[in-house]
Amino acid sequence: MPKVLISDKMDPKAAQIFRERGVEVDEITGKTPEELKAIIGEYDGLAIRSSTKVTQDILDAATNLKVVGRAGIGVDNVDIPAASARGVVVMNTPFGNSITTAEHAIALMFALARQLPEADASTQAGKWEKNRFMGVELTAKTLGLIGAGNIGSIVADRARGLKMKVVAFDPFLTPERAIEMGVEKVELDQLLARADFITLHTPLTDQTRNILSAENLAKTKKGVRIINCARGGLIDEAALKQGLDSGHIAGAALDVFVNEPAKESPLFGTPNFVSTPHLGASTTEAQVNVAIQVAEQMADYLVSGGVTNALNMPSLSAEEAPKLKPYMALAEKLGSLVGQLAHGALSSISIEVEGAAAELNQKPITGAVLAGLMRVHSDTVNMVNAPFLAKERGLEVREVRNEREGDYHTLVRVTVRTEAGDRSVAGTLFGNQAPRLVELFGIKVEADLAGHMLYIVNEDAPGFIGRLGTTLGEAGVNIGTFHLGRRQAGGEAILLLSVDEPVTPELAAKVRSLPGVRTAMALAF
Ligand SMILES: NC(=O)C1=CN([C@@H]2O[C@H](COP(=O)(O)OP(=O)(O)OC[C@H]3O[C@@H](n4cnc5c(N)ncnc54)[C@H](O)[C@@H]3O)[C@@H](O)[C@H]2O)C=CC1
Ligand SMILES: O=C(O)CCC(=O)C(=O)O
Repeated sequence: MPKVLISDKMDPKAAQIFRERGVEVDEITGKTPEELKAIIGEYDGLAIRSSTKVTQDILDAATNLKVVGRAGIGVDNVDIPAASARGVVVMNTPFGNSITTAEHAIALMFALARQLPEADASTQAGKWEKNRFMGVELTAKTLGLIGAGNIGSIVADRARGLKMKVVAFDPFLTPERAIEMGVEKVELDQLLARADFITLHTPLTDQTRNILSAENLAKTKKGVRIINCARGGLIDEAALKQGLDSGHIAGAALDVFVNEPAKESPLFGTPNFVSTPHLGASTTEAQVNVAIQVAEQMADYLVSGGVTNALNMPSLSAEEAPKLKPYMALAEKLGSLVGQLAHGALSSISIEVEGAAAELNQKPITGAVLAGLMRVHSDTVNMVNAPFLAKERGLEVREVRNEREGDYHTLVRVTVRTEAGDRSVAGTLFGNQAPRLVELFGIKVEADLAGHMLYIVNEDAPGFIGRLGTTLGEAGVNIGTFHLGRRQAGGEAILLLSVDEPVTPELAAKVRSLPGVRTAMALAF
């Protein structure tokens, strides 16, 4: 039974779903990285929010880990390249907390417009400072939206409901989508110059880090109010403090900080500064949504191989997974076969699906071929890290889909380009389930790729099979199955033998020395 650790506070629905789906679950929150390292080796899955940092160090200790599930959107607390390299799928729940976070941004916008936190503190201190607090209306003001994705578009919708004009900067926002959202698409400088309020809704990337730098803050309108419910690091906090102190910035509200938990900050105590401790997603509704979603996604993956919302792997629905399973077994065997047989550097690989296979999601088939191919060099390769390793090695990957049936109702063909030319193998599924090799380097064969095998190319001449049988018998190696393919009688023949014992390098060399043998190699599946 797969075992999952929930390491951040999560709605109890998550644990309930894991158990209902046959996944054992432990809820252990508040561990230090060292403590987490000590226990993570036991688990197949790790369910987190934002507190747990899934670093390279943690991943190195996570010897059984298959999936990290983030109950939320941002995955900047997960080292995705390190997870990918270890073959760990990283999933998030991209929509479950969007409305809640958008509402928090709107709440902070009101808090700034009417100085609600300061007015509240003053009133409860018995001061009744009616003349101290003079707010601004939101109606007819311009809201500058930086990032117009899921959350940004909900914020825009709510702001339009408040009769604000919304201008948006997002390099990936199409003009059509801007019209649909009812926002004006602008460049960043225009937004900075025009906005009365600015709200940030981008991930933290190399392009967005410090997007509100000192230089950009200086370009804002005097009296601007700024809200950040996305990620710390989008705003230069020191420059923000200066802007507030000088009065150029009339207010700033941060839910997120460069260093979290932000137990101290030069911004704390600054007039017109409002803060919340990364509460954007903290509503009952959002936490139930993300807990259910993350548990369902992780259980699907661990129990049936379904992949949803993975950041480092193509999606594969739980419905598709059983259909694709035999194809993935076939694909992995074909990848392994070309990996074992093709010598020297490979420059490209083409994965062609034909007939019934062409109706399926091809990405997992490609991933399985690459995993089989790469596993020849490293046994830590799986479908998650194989595409990354292939890219790292400069292997060009092509996918070809051919809906017309050929000789077989379904076929997967893998062709690699080597220094010696193209090498192609193809396989089908017997009874839609059993993987069979049907073509090897242009020669028709029919073999099950399993266990220990011996691959031989020889000149098709009488007497050879007897000599081979004797050689194997003398070495105490029993032949299980025997498959022969040849271009024409008396030409080049290929033999694929399954054997009950491993073929030693010495035995392979002995077979190679038999008359007529061009090559002989041990294979393992
Ligand atoms: N405070 C909190 O508790 C929460 C914070 N978040 C944060 O909110 C962020 C946004 O979430 P979603 O809207 O769901 O993500 P999303 O992926 O739907 O939208 C992000 C948008 O940013 C845009 N973008 C990317 N690079 C940009 C750039 N250089 N300049 C301008 N725009 C750029 C993208 O095109 C995209 O439209 C997340 O990355 C997450 O970190 C999300 C949920 C809760
Ligand atoms: O889990 C949380 O409270 C934070 C949510 C968040 O930042 C996100 O989903 O990106």
